[in-house]
Amino acid sequence: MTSTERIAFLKGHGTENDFVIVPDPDGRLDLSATAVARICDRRAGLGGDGLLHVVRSAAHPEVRAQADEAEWFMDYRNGDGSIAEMCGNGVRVFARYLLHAGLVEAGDLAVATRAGVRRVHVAKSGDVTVSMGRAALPEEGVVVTLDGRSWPARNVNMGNPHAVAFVEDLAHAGELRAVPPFSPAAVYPDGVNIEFVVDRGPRHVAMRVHERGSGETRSCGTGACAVAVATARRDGVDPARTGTPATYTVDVLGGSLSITELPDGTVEMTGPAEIVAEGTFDPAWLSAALA
Ligand SMILES: N[C@@H](CCC[C@H](N)C(=O)O)C(=O)O
Repeated sequence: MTSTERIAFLKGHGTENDFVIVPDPDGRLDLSATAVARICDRRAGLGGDGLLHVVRSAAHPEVRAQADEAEWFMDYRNGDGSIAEMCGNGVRVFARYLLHAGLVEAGDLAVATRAGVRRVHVAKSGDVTVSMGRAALPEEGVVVTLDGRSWPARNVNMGNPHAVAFVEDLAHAGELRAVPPFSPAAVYPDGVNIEFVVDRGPRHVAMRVHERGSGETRSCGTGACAVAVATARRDGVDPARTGTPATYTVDVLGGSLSITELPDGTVEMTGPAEIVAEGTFDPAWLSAALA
């Protein structure tokens, strides 16, 4: 880009997990980790837990193979600029953006992600539903330690890594933005998202999350899916064995998500997705951020 070119952005959120959306259909922008961190900075930038770079799959080397199935690629970045495989709240907001921009029709669509193609149902208004794929539950014993307390945790992979710890009180999750909880590097060489979970009622839990690359956020969609599946197994519920879908409500600080595990093992997530603003970057500021 030149230092006079106007580049558009939008701001959106899903259960208060907030994102800067940067449409770049032809993949012209070179979004380094530093540039993303500057854009997501809540004081000196636009501010966001992460960034949704909107690129045509055919224009991005990482997902060209998905282009026949999914026209659009959600190139997701964490707030610190690191790359993640998948973002559950992000993919709902991404679909809401595509509809808002007239790039897709309401109904069913496919979105390319680093974790594979995700199928999304987006209506003109209201909640968005995503088929999040299958959860993998490796058997490694994981322990989460914080402020002198430790909890055994369940290792769940939803395309990205999670450690789900059942705690006595969500306050035990402490000041997560300040002190990242310990996680064993041997199990999670690329870092991990950590969910702290308490029971709220039958098939109803609440969580707080410390996200890899973003700190504590008010919601995490892949995290809510990991929590629902880990809670189901703890409860002795496995739809693959009973043939009956299991739905859990997962409360997050920014709202509530409905998660259903189907007998074929796939996990569906339903929740809100909103676009709240749109504008353009100051060309000189963006040019400096990208430099
Ligand atoms: N907030 C997201 C997850 C974003 C990626 C995560 N921080 C990671 O590094 O894996 C969600 O809604 O799933």
